[in-house]
Amino acid sequence: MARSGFNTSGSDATADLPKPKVNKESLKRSLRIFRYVLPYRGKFVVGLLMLVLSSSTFMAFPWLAGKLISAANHQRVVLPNGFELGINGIALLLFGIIVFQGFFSFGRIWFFTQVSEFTVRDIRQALYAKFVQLPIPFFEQNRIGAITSRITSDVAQIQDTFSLTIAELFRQVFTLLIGITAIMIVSVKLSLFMLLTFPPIILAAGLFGRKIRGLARTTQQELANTNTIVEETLQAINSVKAFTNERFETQRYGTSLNRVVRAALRSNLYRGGFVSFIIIGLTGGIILILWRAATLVYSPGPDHLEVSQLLTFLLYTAFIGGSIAGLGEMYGKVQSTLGASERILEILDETPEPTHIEPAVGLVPAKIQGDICYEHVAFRYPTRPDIVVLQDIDFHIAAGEKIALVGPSGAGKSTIAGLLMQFYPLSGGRILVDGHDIKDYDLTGLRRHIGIVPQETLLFGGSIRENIAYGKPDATDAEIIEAARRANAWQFISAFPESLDTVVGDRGIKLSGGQRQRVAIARAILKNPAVLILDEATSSLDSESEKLVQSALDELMQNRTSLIIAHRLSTIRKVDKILVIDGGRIVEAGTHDELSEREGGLYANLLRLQFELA
Ligand SMILES: Nc1ncnc2c1ncn2[C@@H]1O[C@H](COP(=O)(O)OP(=O)(O)OP(=O)(O)O)[C@@H](O)[C@H]1O
Repeated sequence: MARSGFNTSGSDATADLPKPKVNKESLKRSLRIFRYVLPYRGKFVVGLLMLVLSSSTFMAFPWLAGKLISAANHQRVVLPNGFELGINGIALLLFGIIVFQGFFSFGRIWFFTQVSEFTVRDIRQALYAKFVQLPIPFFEQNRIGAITSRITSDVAQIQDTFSLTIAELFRQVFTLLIGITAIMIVSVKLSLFMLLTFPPIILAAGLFGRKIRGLARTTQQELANTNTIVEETLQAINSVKAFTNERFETQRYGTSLNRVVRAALRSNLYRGGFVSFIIIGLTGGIILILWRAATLVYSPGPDHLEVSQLLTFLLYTAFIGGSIAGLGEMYGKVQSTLGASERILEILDETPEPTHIEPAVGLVPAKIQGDICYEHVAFRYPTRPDIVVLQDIDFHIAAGEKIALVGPSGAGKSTIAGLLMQFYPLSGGRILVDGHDIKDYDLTGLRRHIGIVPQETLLFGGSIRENIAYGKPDATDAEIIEAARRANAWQFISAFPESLDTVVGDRGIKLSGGQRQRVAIARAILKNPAVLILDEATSSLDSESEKLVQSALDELMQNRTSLIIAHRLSTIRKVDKILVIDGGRIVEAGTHDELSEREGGLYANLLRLQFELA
């Protein structure tokens, strides 16, 4: 059945959820999510008990209300245990029942919400732990937005299920069964007549519901398109203005909005139709039942109905109608839940990288020397298996040596360095660290000894202290300050009124590029790795800042094996060896002096080009 409310152009977090068919297979698959409820099964059972009690007490209400009318008509009301009740007694009993029902409902909500809160916390925790352990290719194949919605809206959907849907489903089915039994006891004839009016109404409601849902989805899609325009243009507002496209974009947004309105109106046309159908069909059905009931009350004989019985019958009928409508809505919810749990389980079933495995698998070096050897390494990115990115990369760096990778953009320099961290599996060849294949090391054990200072330093949103200590979470203040000093960062940090506690803003935007880099260098100094990967910043810093960053880097590189991805050749004159990469191959190798004198060599050309540009 359609949702209540007519605003179909509002946003709906569950709109993009897949809606699998509710069948044995999908239920079996999704029910695995219930393993997260197991630790709280005690609370769940108590909640269920409360639910049974609150539903049962509620179902006694119509029966007692009928008895009240009987008593009003001077008929004797005797309880099954032989106890006779008058009007006041019945009214008191009704009150008592409602009080009990209130109490049990409270208990049901209290226990079920506890179960759902704890369960959802555990699912989120498990999802997050899985996310951070998934290999990098997973993040290249999936959009970050889609991944985060697993942990937000999909889990929220599950939360609804544990706190409300299960209880509601149970209550509706219970009400339906008890209700139908009760009306059958009151009058089989009238019950059969009433039940016959249901199928056509349910069928029509189902058809309408499906059509309306389809149209609502179209509206959601159109609305999402308008949001894309807003996001895209506001993120690139400089380009919009530079190309003087303000009017064009406004018109584009307007056109898109009109499509939303058209879709929403069409959907509401069906909603309107549905509401009138419900009014006419449902009320018509009620009139029919009332007419039939009136004839039974009127006529004497075996089918004769007392007014009190009629009241009981009508109240139970109202409950039955309510639960059928409720079950229709439930179906959609169950579908969304199945969709959400399938998507969550999909992630939980993914194979993680073997990080943080206790006991560790493979070599766990307390210290590594930093002797690195790439042997005929070949590589393709898993997301682009048909493009060969690296071929026959073969070189050796002795412990403590510094080598630079240079070459045109897209040549494969960052890829070569990234492979050392085992972000991706190799397509051929092998990489040795201290004589052992990196595949033989425990992943966490190896990565602990490698430091990276990336091209674009993105800091985390906390304080400078937290950002530096990311390299060694248990570092003391003295160690942090020492690292900051050696990274030429202490000067500017101590000038901030809040010093190390200065909050750097989302992704570190409150710091300048050069400051961010020096914080990243301090972080790497604190981590104290044996091997260092430096991805030199391409965005030029002013010469003062560059000097500070460069001397911080020199400090960082001391006594460490360093792999420098260089863009400015002026910074790598002192390295032990330069590898010139082009098209995924090493095309030249040697010292700066050797390569710069090589007639027609790529390095000599690049050097000349940069010199001329300078
Ligand atoms: N995550 C990725 N998935 C698929 N292909 C990638 C990925 N990263 C890089 N590539 C491709 O691999 C090739 C090498 O890229 P890489 O970043 O290693 O080059 P680079 O020499 O470091 O370039 P730059 O100097 O511009 O940083 C490029 O063609 C690039 O398009």
